Formats: sequence, C-alpha cells, structure tokens
Amino acid sequence: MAVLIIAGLDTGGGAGIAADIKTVSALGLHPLPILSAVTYQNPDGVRGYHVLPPELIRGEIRAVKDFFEIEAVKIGMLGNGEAVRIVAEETGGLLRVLDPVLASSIGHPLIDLEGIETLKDLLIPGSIVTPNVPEAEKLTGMKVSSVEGMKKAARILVEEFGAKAAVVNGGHLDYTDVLYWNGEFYEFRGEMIEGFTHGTGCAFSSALASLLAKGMELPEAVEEAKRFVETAIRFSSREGKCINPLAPLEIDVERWRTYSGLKNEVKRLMKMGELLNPLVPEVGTNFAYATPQGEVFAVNGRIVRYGKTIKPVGPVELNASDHLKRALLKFREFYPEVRAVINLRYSRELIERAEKLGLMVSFYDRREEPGDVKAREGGTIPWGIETAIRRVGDRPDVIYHLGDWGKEPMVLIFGENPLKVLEKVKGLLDVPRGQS
Ligand SMILES: Cc1ncc(CO)c(N)n1
Repeated sequence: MAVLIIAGLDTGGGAGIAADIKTVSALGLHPLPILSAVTYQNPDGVRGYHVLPPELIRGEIRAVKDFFEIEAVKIGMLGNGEAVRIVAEETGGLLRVLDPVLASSIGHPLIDLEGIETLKDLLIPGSIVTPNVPEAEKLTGMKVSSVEGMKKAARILVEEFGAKAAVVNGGHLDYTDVLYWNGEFYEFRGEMIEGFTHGTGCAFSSALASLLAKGMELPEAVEEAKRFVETAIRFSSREGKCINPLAPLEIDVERWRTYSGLKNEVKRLMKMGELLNPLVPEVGTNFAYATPQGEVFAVNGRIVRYGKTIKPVGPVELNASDHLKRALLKFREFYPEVRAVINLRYSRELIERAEKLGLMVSFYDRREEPGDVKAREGGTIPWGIETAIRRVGDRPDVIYHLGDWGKEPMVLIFGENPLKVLEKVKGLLDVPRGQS
C-alpha cells in the first residue's frame, strides 16, 4: 500500500519530507516521496528556501502515478502558487490530506502570498485539511483563541472553502484537536507532552493519510494519528541542541505496535463487558503490554465496573500500571517472550476452570514472604512472581495469590500478547453450552 508524499526538505531532518517518510514507514505503508522545495533550516530557524521548477514537480508525480497504486496523498510545503497549481492538477481524484504549511513551527514563512490564495482556490476544496491554529487564523482571517474558535474556523474551511473535512490542531492552545466532518464536530483531547515539537504537524498529517489509506474512518483515524504523534514526542531523542520528535524508526514501530495492539484488545475486552463485570476486583482490572525493550503500556486509571458492564477510565498509556509492570518485568526475566498480562478478581471456580482447561497455574502466598524481601528489591510482587514460577518450574499461564491483610486476592493471566491473554480469558469465561 502506497502513500504519495508531496513535501519540502528540512535540512534539520525534523520536519518536512523526512518526517513524512518516517511516519508512513512506521505505520507499515510504502512512502512515495515527491520533493516540492528545498529549505535550508535548522531548529533555530529557516534561512531560506527554493521551490523546485513546476515541471519537475509534475514529472515526479507522474512518474510514480504511472506505476504505483496510490491509496492516499499527504501534501505539505509547496512554496508558491505555481507549485500549488501543479499539485492540484496532478492529485485530483485522490484521497488528499493537505497540511497547509504556511510557516515553520516558529513562524518563518514557507509560502508566498499568491501561494496562499491558490491553496484556497484550488487545493483546499475537496481535501482533508489539517491546519494548526496560526494557519487556521491566516486562512480564515479570524482570530482563534479557544476550542470554540477552532470549531468556527474548521467549519469555515469546510463550508466556505470547500474542504472535505478540517482538523484544526490545538498544539498552540490546550492540546485539543477539533475535527469538522459531515456536519459534525469531534473533539480530541490531548495533553502537554514534554518534548520537542518541530515536525509534529508533518507527522500528524502523514499519519492521518496513512491510516485513511488503510481504510480507517475519519474520526478514528484522527484519534489514532494524534496518539501516534504523542508517542513520537514522548519517545523523542536528543540530537545536538534539540530533541528529534520522531525517535529511531525501529523503536517507534515497536512502541506503536505495542500501544495500538493493546488498545485494540482493550476495545475487544469491552465487548465482553457483562461477562467480565463480576471478575473485576475492587481495585479494578488492568491490562498491560510490554514492548520487547520492556516499556509497559496499560490503561490509565484501570478498567472498572460500570453498571452491568465495564469501562476503561482513561486511555492506554505508558507506565499506567505500576503493579502489572512489576509483575510482567519479573516474569520476563524468566520468559522474555511473555509480554502481556491482565488481572482479575480471584475465585476458586476461576482457578478450577483454568486447571480444567489445561492452563499452567501457580500461586504465591504473601505469608511465605521472607521479612527482608520488601526492603530488598521491588517488594512483594516480584518476589511472588518469582516464587510462583519456581514452584512449577515451568511457564505459568496463571498466577494467583490469596492476599492477606488489606490485599484483595487476585489472579494474573499472562501471555505472549494481549490477544493470547484475551483468548485465555475467553476460555475461562466460556459459559458451558446449553446453559445460555
Ligand atoms: C520543509 C518543511 N516543511 C514543513 C515545515 C513545518 O514545520 C518545515 N519547518 N519545513
């Protein structure tokens, strides 16, 4: 699956076509890079730029259009009206995500005035546009200083300018993104994430184009693209005086796979809400998934009972479960292939059923814990996991403990990934035939 990328070169490597190529690749698609302009810049500022000759840009696009099947296009910096015109002509009929790059993240212009007018006339119509707040202001001529203002601008971009949808990125305001699509508004809340943000607009729009290329629907694709960029910022690495918003590709891919893999299985878990409800302990359930490098994602605020069903309190995030993280990391010292775990309320029937299903079950008893363990290393949980593994001398599927003063009895179900854990949970929940 291929995504066409039309963008400028950022010599600093953080934004522009480099960020786009990394993003599309990280999401598992094939990037087709079309260079529109060369900028000479570093994170301190843009020193200048040169737009490539229009016929060269046209030639680049035609060369790949004649060979590849293109599922979506991401359009970034174009620089002038001529380039905008060519790109509008050559991308008509394709699924187009347009990042209307007007200036660098610290405000240096990256397009001339005729270019801006041509964007409005020829390229915004029919595109999914992803301006940030300053870009939305410049395009619409209105002041944007709140989520309400972002909504107004998004609506103008669709209803007056003819965009297919508009996502106004709120990084400059309160980290909420606003989508206007098919007559409806959607809000995507985010939070301040420490890190460098040069190039995040580029990464967002190419992530959005990639996810749409994969067939995801619009509101969900915006949500996922936002989380992708948040992950990229969170794991950004330092390069010289700045921090690169896109961490090295291999690491990012694993983090992204882990994050989105867990998110998918949490969603599927919710479908079993009524069956699971009685198995959620007082302290809540959590579901954790570690990257191969040992960073552990889980549901922030845990999964709790909600009426007859269950719900996650917050989103999937890094380090959102201290208990499961400690259990999982200790387990992986013995069996590194095991990367996922869920905790459920203990019941004798659950354990009996696990044994009947042929799962390997072990346990630990806090009362066996030597007095010096707590002070030594990580406390009861790692000690308990190690004790349970040594007890059976094999790889357990299930480890339980009966608790003691103030600690609720708990069952931990382990597996290589969240899907395998969920399959074990399903086996445990299965109502015998004829009874339902
Ligand atoms: C080439 C290029 N595209 C986009 C941006 C926006 O950050 C930038 N700084 N440079």
